Amino acid sequence: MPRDMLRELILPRGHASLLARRRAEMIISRIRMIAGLFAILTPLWIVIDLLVFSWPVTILLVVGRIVTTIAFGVLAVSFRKSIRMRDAYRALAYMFSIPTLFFMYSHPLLSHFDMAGPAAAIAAGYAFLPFVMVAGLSVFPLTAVESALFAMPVLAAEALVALLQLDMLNWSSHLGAFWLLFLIATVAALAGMSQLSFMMSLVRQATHDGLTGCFSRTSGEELLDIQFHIASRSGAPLSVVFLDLDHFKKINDTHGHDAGDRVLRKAAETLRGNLRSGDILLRWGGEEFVIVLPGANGQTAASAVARLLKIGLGLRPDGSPVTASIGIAERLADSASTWHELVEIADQRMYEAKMGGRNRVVGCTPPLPQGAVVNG
Ligand SMILES: Nc1nc2c(ncn2[C@@H]2O[C@H](COP(=O)(O)OP(=O)(O)OP(=O)(O)O)[C@@H](O)[C@H]2O)c(=O)[nH]1
Repeated sequence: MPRDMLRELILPRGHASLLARRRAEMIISRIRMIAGLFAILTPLWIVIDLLVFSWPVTILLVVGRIVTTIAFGVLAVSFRKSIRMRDAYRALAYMFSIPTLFFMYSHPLLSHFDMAGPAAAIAAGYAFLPFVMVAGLSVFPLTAVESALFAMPVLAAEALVALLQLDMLNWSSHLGAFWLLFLIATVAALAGMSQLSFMMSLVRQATHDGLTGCFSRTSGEELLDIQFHIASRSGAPLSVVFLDLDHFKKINDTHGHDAGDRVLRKAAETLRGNLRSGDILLRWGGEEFVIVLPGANGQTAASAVARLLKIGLGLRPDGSPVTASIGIAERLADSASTWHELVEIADQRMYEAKMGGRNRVVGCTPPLPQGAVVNG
């Protein structure tokens, strides 16, 4: 497994990424579904409580169940769909706090009364609530750290309740229960990580272009949207580079489609390998690429492009270097109010570069310092 992927399974990263968006969507929709289900199941158990427990336990449990039902119901209907992990964390915290509080209320209550027969069996069932909760973590695609953080309050509640009842049970049985809870939490975290890993590969397949491994146009547009919003909110610069390989059709026509594919793959590989980690490379279509440079002003973007072209975009089948016509646009310098506008400006400049004779860069105003032609 690549080290990057392993790191992402352990620590939550890239909250502005496409994976984070899909993950938030999935977590929130599952929480709404589970909360809805528990809003129905929790009051149904009142019938069992009424049958097996006697006054005043019954009424106290019924009150607890009604409050719990309302809390689950509110969670199921009030949480809007969201693509932000912050909202997913809030929903998870809310959902896990409901049964945790119910456990802390019901378990000490039941242990204050001597019970026998079916009542004792049902009362013992209440003690299993924390086990069910930590096992429930496996339903969500979470990293190891996230699972640990959400399991911790449940473990703390179990420890607290055990401390309050030390006179009733001995230390060893409490330690045994705690150890079992810890093991279940570990298994649930592993299940959550494997879900996350599966999700990562699905998201990767859906968001990347099969030939070049770059982000596809659709996912790239979503990333542009995210980056444009981040830059607009913080007032930071954001550059877009529109790059179109020159005379690409000739490669296909002369050497065949496979040779064209190899040239595309090589160009994408060199571009990707020489960008900074926060930069985004997407295949806009055919032989067109768009590079998104968050935080880069026009000058920085021009330097980055000059560096890339110095390294080169690979060779054509006849051994001559692959060249490209390039347009650069920057959010602030070009007063772009949407990412569509920004890409449009970069695209127009790429077209100017084509019209100017190809194999050149047209940047934002003021014009590029070292002359427009690069790698000429
Ligand atoms: N091999 C291969 N060719 C592709 C792919 N996608 C698009 N093309 C080809 O890329 C060529 C693009 O041709 P044009 O738009 O005329 O561009 P060009 O020949 O590079 O000319 P200029 O852009 O004007 O320099 C077309 O022949 C497409 O069929 C692909 O995935 N693989």
